[in-house]
Amino acid sequence: MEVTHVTEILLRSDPLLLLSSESANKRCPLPSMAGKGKTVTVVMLLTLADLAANTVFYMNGVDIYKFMYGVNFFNIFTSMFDTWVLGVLRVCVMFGAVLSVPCNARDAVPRIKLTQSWVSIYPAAVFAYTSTVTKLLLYSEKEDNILHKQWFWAQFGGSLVGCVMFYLNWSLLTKIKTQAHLSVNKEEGTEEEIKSLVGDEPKDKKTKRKKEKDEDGKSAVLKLMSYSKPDILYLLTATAFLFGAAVSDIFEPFYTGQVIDGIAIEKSQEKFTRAIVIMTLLSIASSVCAGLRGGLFSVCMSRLNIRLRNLLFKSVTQQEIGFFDSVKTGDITSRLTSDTSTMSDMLSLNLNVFLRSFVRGAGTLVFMFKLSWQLTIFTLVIVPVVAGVSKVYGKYFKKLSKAVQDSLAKANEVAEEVIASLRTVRSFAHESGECSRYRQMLKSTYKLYVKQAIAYGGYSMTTRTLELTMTVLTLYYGGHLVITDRLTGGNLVSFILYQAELGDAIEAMGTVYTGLMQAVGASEKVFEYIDRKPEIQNHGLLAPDKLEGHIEFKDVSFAYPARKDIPVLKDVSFKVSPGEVVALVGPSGSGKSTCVNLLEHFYETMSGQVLLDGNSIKAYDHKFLHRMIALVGQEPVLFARSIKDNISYALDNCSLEEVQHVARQANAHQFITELPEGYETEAGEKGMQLSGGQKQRVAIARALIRRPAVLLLDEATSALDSESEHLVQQAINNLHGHTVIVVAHRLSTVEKADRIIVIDKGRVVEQGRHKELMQRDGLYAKLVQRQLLGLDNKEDDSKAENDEIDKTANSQAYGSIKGSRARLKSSLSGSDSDSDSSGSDLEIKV
Ligand SMILES: Nc1ncnc2c1ncn2[C@@H]1O[C@H](COP(=O)(O)OP(=O)(O)OP(=O)(O)O)[C@@H](O)[C@H]1O
Repeated sequence: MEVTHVTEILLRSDPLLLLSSESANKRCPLPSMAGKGKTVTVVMLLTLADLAANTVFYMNGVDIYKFMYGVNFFNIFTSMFDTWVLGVLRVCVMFGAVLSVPCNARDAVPRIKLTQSWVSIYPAAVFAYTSTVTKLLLYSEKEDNILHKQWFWAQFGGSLVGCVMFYLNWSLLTKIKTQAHLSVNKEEGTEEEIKSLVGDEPKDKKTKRKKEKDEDGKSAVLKLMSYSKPDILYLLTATAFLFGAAVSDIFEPFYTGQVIDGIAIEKSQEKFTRAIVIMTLLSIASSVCAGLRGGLFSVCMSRLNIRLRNLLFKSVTQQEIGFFDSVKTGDITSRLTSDTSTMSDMLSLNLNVFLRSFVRGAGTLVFMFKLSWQLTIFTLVIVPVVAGVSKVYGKYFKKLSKAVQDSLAKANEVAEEVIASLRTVRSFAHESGECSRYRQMLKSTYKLYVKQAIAYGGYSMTTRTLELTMTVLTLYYGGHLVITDRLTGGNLVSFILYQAELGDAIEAMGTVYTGLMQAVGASEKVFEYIDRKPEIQNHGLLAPDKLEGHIEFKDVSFAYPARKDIPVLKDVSFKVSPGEVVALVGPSGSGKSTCVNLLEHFYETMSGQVLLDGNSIKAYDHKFLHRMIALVGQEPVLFARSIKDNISYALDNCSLEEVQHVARQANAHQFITELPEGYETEAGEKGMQLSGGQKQRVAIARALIRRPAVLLLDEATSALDSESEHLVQQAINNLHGHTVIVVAHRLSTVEKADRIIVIDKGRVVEQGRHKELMQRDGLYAKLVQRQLLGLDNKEDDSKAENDEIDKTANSQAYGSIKGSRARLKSSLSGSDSDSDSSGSDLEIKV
């Protein structure tokens, strides 16, 4: 099999794998072997160096007598033979691993990787470290002048380095995996082999993804921090107070020890009074600094929160309409409310905690070393254990946090949908059903919360147990040091207080990691939305002084982004002259509103162009375009503000006279003045406090006030009664100089249009005046007949195969229509009479 083919298969399965192979060498089969050989050689040499150093240090150079002495007269307090044996064991294990790679890379590397998990190699490395440190303490028991024992320190230091090297070398061996598999692929080369390898390695992929996620986590924290840049002054001041408080705190245990020594050992009034005065002053300083620190960090937190919300909201409002077709409102609001808060709270809190703990931890360590180096080293044995527990817990907690956020977002979506459509829910009496749906959602969130609580409980329990064990052991060893006159009683008390302090600091730093991971979990979607570039950019600059209102659809084909494979418009072409009133008619779902959406530049065509005065709609300035093209939609949305503000929405300095003028034109003035507060009446959320017809009239006034060159009315008068519609219709007809495109089902709206364009299944099938189209007896005539006969309530998408049956049925039924419909019939049969069509409010639908 050709290498290129192999590479192609790999690319399909995992592009990262390919990238690493490509960057390693441009598709050459050898380098993977070379890479493996290099790693093996490096690890081997380092291991040999560890063995050599350990042996040389143990023998104090090349003194074989020393070696034999250590073996023959072994004493755990004076001989370093056991440290040498531990070193040899370490080297043997590493040799075993490294030699297995060239022999059987395919099986060995995954096994090495398996043991790298926290349950095996990390504890082994920790054990090696602990035993080395313990040896130091044991050795110091019998050797008074330990500081001058160079060979001892060399072997001790070498062993510590050896422990770290052991862990790093093991990790290095696991890196061979990718290269080894690539080399196997290229050498053996069958597609099956490759497939089986790729299929066999979900863990490999998982690890890779995990690694990427960890890196993402780090960059997310850095990114989150970069959003705090404008608050740098606040942060620096807060940090200065933090240092003040932490440093004051550090001295407290020391002076406590001094007080005890003054009272119990030296019995000196002066000494303990002095210590108490200093302690009091330090406590005051610490309290003041801590208060200021807390206040300033809270300010930073709020500022970051507001900044994130603003950025997210701005980015969301700039997204293309297609984005909102696929992303649920609840999801966005959840990001905007809870996630941004989590991010800012967690970042400020954790930054605060981390800095405080770090300063206190570092200062505490200095004091601890000063009081007793033996006890300090004894204490540090526990650090890697706590670090391991924190890491495991942090990873798990991060996963849980993300799941909790997602689960909450889902529950919010349900709540939001139900609250927004409560009327519909009530009309179906499905309140209890929706409540149980919400309850179910919260149930799964609760389960995750419980998991989080258990994880937290387990973590607290483990660290607390470790801490208590440490205190008991320290007391035992410290007591031994006091008895052997190597420590005073007061210093032991101080040391124990410092030890508790250090434990707190380390624990706090451990929670910082998990807290930050929580912020990272919350930030993923927030950053995704903030960074998202809208697919439709409004970069147009065209804003001519005069717009004629000439519209042209030129071979327009379109599919919605949410359903890219279902074409909605197919080669649609038509022109609308300035001042013309054109009606778009057609069966439901034929694509009428889609034409309006394209004219509004809500979506972009897949092919063809939508032109306004000969220029592509994309070329126009966003604000100019939407001032010149006004849309009144099927379900106009009003904002929760006064009717006057709704009509003058997005316009500055609009006088009440202008508002009233357009309200009169839209036949809305009368009902508005009858409202208790007239034009100042609140419309309610989404205009809920107005009827459907009233909302439509306010929306029409809102469109008219802009004096648009093009007015788009998409079922804009569907909720009006016949009389109101007639009046609004007249107002629209009286608008001179505006191009009007009407999407309507009602005859009264359609028949007086200058031209009717009939759209069926995304294609223009007919156009002309009402009379011409009726005479042509095409789709339009059929639609009219069906409307007249009241068949429009039947299935919208009756198919062509039913046309014949329809024709017969229609003609029979048509004949039987008498009386009240007779007037309408004469109007429909083509007469151009100016008959009052307000009564013809039947819908044209197939
Ligand atoms: N946002 C959307 N995402 C995906 N598909 C959509 C979207 N909006 C509409 N459609 C689909 O596009 C087709 C045309 O819809 P359109 O709203 O243009 O029809 P219409 O002729 O205005 O119908 P009606 O008279 O019922 O309002 C329909 O099949 C509809 O399901």
